[in-house]
Parts: sequence; C-alpha cells; structure tokens
Amino acid sequence: MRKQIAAANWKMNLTLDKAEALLDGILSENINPTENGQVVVAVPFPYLIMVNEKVAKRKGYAVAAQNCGNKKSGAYTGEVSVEMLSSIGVEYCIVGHSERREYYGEIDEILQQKLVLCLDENITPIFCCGEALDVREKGKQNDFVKTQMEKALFDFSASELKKIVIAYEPIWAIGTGKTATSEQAQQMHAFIRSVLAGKWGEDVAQDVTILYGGSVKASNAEELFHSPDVDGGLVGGASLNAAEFIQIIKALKH
Ligand SMILES: O=C[C@H](O)COP(=O)(O)O
Repeated sequence: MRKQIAAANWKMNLTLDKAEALLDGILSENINPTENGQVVVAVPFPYLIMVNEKVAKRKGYAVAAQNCGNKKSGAYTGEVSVEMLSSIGVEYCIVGHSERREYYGEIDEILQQKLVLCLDENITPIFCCGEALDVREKGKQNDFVKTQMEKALFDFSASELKKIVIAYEPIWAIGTGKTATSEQAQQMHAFIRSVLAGKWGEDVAQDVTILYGGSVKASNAEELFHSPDVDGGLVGGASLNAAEFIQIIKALKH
C-alpha cells in the first residue's frame, strides 16, 4: 500500500508554549501509525527544532516546514534554505500551498525551484494544487489542476516524481468548513493519478501518495480517507486541536 499520511499544518498560529502543549497533546495518546502510516507536523520555522526533538523519537512521526527558500543560499534576507531545514532534521516541506501562491506571489517557476532543492536535500516535498470556486463552478477544475501539475512537476523524472507527495486542496474548501464530498475528492484524486499515469506510467502513479486538504476534521476524515485514491489529509484548523487531530490520525487507511 502507498504511504498514508496525516499531515498537520499549523500555519501561522500558536506561540511557543501553546505549540509545545499542542504537540504534547498529540503525542500523548501514543498512536503508532501502521507500517504504511505517517504523521507529519508542519510547523512555523521557530518551532521546527523543538518539534523535531520530540517527534524524532517516535516511529512514524516527522516534522515538516511549511515553506522554504527557492535559492540554495546567499544574500536573501528573511529566507530559510532547504539546506538549513535538512541540517536540523526536517523531513518534509510543503511547497505551493494556495496561501503562498495567493499572498506571496509564488508562481510555478518558483515552486519548481523549491521542489528541485527539496529533492536535492532528500526532503520530501508536499506539493499543493487545487482550484478556486469560480474554476469549479465553470467545471474547469481538472484542466486547472492538470496545468498546475504540468508546470511544476512535468520536468521531473519518474524516480524524482515518486519522492513527491501531492496534496489536492480545493481553495473553496480551505478554512471554510465546506469540505469536498468524498466523491468530489475521489474524482479529483483519480484524475490526478491518471495525469501521473499518462506522463510517467501506471506503476509510478500507483506509488504516489495524494492527500486531500480542505476542512478535514475528525467527523469527516474516515469517509474521505477511505476513498481508494485518497491517501490521507493535509489538515489546517482541525490540527490545532489535539483530540481532533488524533482522531484524524486514527482515520488513516490501515
Ligand atoms: O494546509 C491545510 C489546508 O489549507 C486546509 O486547511 P483547513 O483544514 O483549515 O481547511
């Protein structure tokens, strides 16, 4: 079975004391994900070391950055390089979240540079794609997501592509409480997998973990995650509550 991932994205929330308390709460239940299961906690840069120290001891848990610089190193004030992330033990990095695309002007070329740097440093990128409401209302969501994939992913070889996790996050479902139905999620995930198969072949497509993100919560996680092409979730708001996120971890396919 492909890797099944419950990924928390804390976004720009929590002070250090609250971040520590939340993490301790998440770790308190001692859930060991199955062989194919992985819990990833994507936290603000200042908390990466603290979180990594706690999760490194736990099988099946890993820390993620929410972003990284698109240059290797140098005079880029305020940026954090992939090499720095790697040097402190970060294993995953979110790339191309819609909030980065929308508020920080991250265009496809920048995202592709970040993906290359992550793969060079053996950090698993979680590449986000997904359409806005107006695109879905026009029925153009498949074309839109395929174009995002073509622009950011299509230059990679099959072996590189297999190291990337994809997160489908319809923008209209992020932080809105309006979750895609499990049918909508499954349809898009199957479509994404068919795009991967068309470019790299069916075997490669079957190996790629595709997460769903957008108002995942304890009450809908199991239904979403049990769709055949949904391999877990990238969870924002509900990951800020330990009890909710623990239920989401438990909802991963076994
Ligand atoms: O990265 C997470 C997504 O943006 C989903 O956020 P949300 O669960 O608050 O809707």
